[in-house]
Amino acid sequence: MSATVHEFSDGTALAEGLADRVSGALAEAVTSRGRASIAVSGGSTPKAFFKALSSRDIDWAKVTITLVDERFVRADNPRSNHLLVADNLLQGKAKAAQFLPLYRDAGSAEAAAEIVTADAAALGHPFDVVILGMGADGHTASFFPGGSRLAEAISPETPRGIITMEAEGAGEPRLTFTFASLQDARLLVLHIEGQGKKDVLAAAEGDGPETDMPIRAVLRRAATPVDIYWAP
Ligand SMILES: O=C1O[C@H](COP(=O)(O)O)[C@@H](O)[C@H](O)[C@H]1O
Repeated sequence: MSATVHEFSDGTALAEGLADRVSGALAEAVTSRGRASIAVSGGSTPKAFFKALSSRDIDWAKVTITLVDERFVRADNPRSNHLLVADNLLQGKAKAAQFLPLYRDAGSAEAAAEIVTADAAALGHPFDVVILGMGADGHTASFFPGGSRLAEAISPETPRGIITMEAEGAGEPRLTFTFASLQDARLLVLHIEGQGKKDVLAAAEGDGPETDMPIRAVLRRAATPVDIYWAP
């Protein structure tokens, strides 16, 4: 396991520090390759970071933002990660960015996954930046313990792209990028806050199957060393 931990005094300081790091990585990608890509997580943690990032002065028109994972719900559903990003990140200077949604009105989550896999391939790979979160159960992206396609999602044999996932703790069916799509990002961040999640991370760093705490797949096998951003 190879990870660097960045600790901050509070969530505001973390949001600013992470926004500096991520905007630097995106600006560098635009300079080197003419475009940049970032996949972000949903949930309750990233809101302040999204707001801080949206104010950074970079060439947002050359940046594509997508989601690490999404619920199979329309973008006007309060539980939609797309809605969270629209309200908090695709604002201010970042309004000029392109957004690649995972949800599609395609009749089924499987059909949507197929369409988005094709669309995401056009972004090229690896992602310039991936921001992961982690749930109290040790899930990351939609790699849920007990998930219907967990083994497939975290297998190094499963190609890049989007697959569907259903799990007891997940609510709606999910769409998630596979482990292969996320693990070699040029900048790979795990953003967690609170003592509870620090304790979950400590447990994940211990022995045990990846299927019990799927964040272990990232901590143990990601090609890019993980930068862990934490605040109390
Ligand atoms: O279900 C999800 O939860 C995790 C963590 O969310 P949080 O509310 O505990 O911050 C998130 O990383 C993932 O993208 C989301 O779909």
